[in-house]
Amino acid sequence: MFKLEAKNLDLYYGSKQALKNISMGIKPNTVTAFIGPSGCGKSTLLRCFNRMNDLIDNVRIEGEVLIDGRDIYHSRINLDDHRKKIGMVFQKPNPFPKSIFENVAYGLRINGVKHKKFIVETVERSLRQAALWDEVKDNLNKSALALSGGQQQRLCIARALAVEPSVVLMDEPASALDPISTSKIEELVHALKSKYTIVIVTHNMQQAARISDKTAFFYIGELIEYDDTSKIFTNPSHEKTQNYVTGRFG
Ligand SMILES: Nc1ncnc2c1ncn2[C@@H]1O[C@H](COP(=O)(O)OP(=O)(O)OP(=O)(O)O)[C@@H](O)[C@H]1O
Repeated sequence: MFKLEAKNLDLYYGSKQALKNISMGIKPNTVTAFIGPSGCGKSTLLRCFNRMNDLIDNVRIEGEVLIDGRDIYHSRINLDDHRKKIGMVFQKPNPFPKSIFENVAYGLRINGVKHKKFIVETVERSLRQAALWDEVKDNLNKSALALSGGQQQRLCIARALAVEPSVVLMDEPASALDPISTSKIEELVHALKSKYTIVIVTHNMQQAARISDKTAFFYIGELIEYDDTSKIFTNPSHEKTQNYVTGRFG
């Protein structure tokens, strides 16, 4: 079964159609890259998977979005429980103005977890998974805002992992980072896929080629091609994909 699936999905912002009849299935424990020129709908589709578009006025959605086989727009789901399954990491690191420890513990606390030992263990596990533990273990009470941009982004990943999601959505998570931090995030994505299903929006073709198993190429709201990453980058079926991955437009 697919972990995430879109079936004949259309999305409108007011009268403007941003997604056109998207159908795709994403298998568990894979990394999928969404690529395509600016404005083609990558972030919009990513946001459909955790119903973040619900927060935007005037959005209309037709078709289905399924997670673990359940339609998240039409079946009766508990939205809070659903969102717990889906971690999200944004382009700009957005730690809270709290300590490193409290940033990672945040999701547990709002879920009502009180068991101190469990919280301490979860914070350590999440920071280790996000490859940040060694850098911060002696300063857990320091403000998260004092970390570097790359460390802040790994902290945001740790924060997302602490509530044990099964899916992690990443919207250009490394685009604001230097090359060393970027390669740490890429290594991390690779390591995390044994436990999570990861979808990553990226403008960086080399990054998509390096870290993803599958790549989806979008163009003006349409899914043009979705296939193994090696095929998309070496022998795509569509001319538009070929032009985009070789840098001829975009
Ligand atoms: N909140 C919104 N209200 C109205 N239109 C929007 C909104 N968000 C996105 N759009 C429009 O929907 C289309 C798809 O936008 P989206 O951000 O999903 O594209 P994208 O491929 O992620 O772009 P980028 O690579 O620049 O981030 C664009 O035409 C955009 O202007």
